[in-house]
Amino acid sequence: MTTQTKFKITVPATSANIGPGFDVLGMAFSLYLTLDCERLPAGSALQMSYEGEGAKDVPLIAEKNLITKTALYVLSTYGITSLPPLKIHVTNPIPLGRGLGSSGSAVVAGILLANAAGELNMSKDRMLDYCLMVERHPDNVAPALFGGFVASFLRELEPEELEPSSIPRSEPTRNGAAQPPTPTVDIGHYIQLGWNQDIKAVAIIPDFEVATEDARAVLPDMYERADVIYNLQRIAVLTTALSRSPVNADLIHKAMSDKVHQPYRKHLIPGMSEMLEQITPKTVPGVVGICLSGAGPTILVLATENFDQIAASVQEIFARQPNGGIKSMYKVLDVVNDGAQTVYH
Ligand SMILES: Nc1ncnc2c1ncn2[C@@H]1O[C@H](COP(=O)(O)OP(=O)(O)O)[C@@H](O)[C@H]1O
Ligand SMILES: N[C@@H](CCOP(=O)(O)O)C(=O)O
Repeated sequence: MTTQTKFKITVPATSANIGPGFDVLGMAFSLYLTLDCERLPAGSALQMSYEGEGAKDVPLIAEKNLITKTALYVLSTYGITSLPPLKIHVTNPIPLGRGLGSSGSAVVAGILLANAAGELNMSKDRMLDYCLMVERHPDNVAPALFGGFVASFLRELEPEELEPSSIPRSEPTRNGAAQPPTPTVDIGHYIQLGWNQDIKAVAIIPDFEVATEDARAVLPDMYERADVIYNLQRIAVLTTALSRSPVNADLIHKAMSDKVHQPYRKHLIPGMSEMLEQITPKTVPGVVGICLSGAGPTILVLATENFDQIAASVQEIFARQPNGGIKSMYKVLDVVNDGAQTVYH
């Protein structure tokens, strides 16, 4: 087999949870992290450059950057101790720490990078196992890998599978060196759900970050049975309702209500409670449903029309928050069926 000199890796952004589907549901968006890669002659040093979101802060040292350290972890489990000589240019339009799956996309990109650079010939199902060693919740990485609107779960992992400090966590990495663990197979399970393409995603992205780790730390360890049932009932209805035509906005809006994560995170996102209460299919034409995107702080509105006005109604609530208000921007995105890809040329 001839080794191709250049390859491009493309990974979509994602939104996870979609209301009641905490750590279960996620969708891939028409917004892509890309890595333009070129093999360099043997003995060359890694050359990494980066443009876009996070350009000022993201480290470009192989052992520190989430993309390359994930790639190094995967390669190490194949007995390869360093990245082959490569020039990598990262273009990232996914805002960091905003609930649009930037870390999940970076982890997926790292696994595809290892696969291409090391010629590992991994299947996507196997890649999902690796993703789940790094990012323990599947709802961003599964749609980023496979595309579309996805439900997923992972096998319960044994404590010893979770502990090794050599697994790069997308959330702050612990120090120490241990034998890199090769994931056991079949950790992750997923299914692509139907999606009515009339429904677009309006992502209203405020001008501050909430680290996923911090937004998970505010959640309780135990839940009331009534709250669990509340979410289970809605998630079952929601997954089918989002595939049906014509769009039943009233049903979807009600089914996107959640009692498992959003109520505990509302103090992290000023104005969120008001948005969830006031922006409905009845008050703003075109609205289908509204929720926190991932762990926030982005607000996700599913909509069929009137996207600019919908975004403006969310932005207006952010703008009148105390202490000078919160600036925000918005993106109107499609849910895309193609997940992460490597194209060789
Ligand atoms: N393209 C990238 N390259 C390197 N690191 C990244 C990239 N995207 C995200 N990260 C890392 O992930 C962190 C954000 O992850 P997280 O708090 O889970 O937020 P998000 O909701 O955006 O996934 C960033 O602070 C950074 O450390
Ligand atoms: N289910 C997770 C999803 C986190 O998504 P992100 O895009 O904010 O990283 C959670 O809600 O914690």
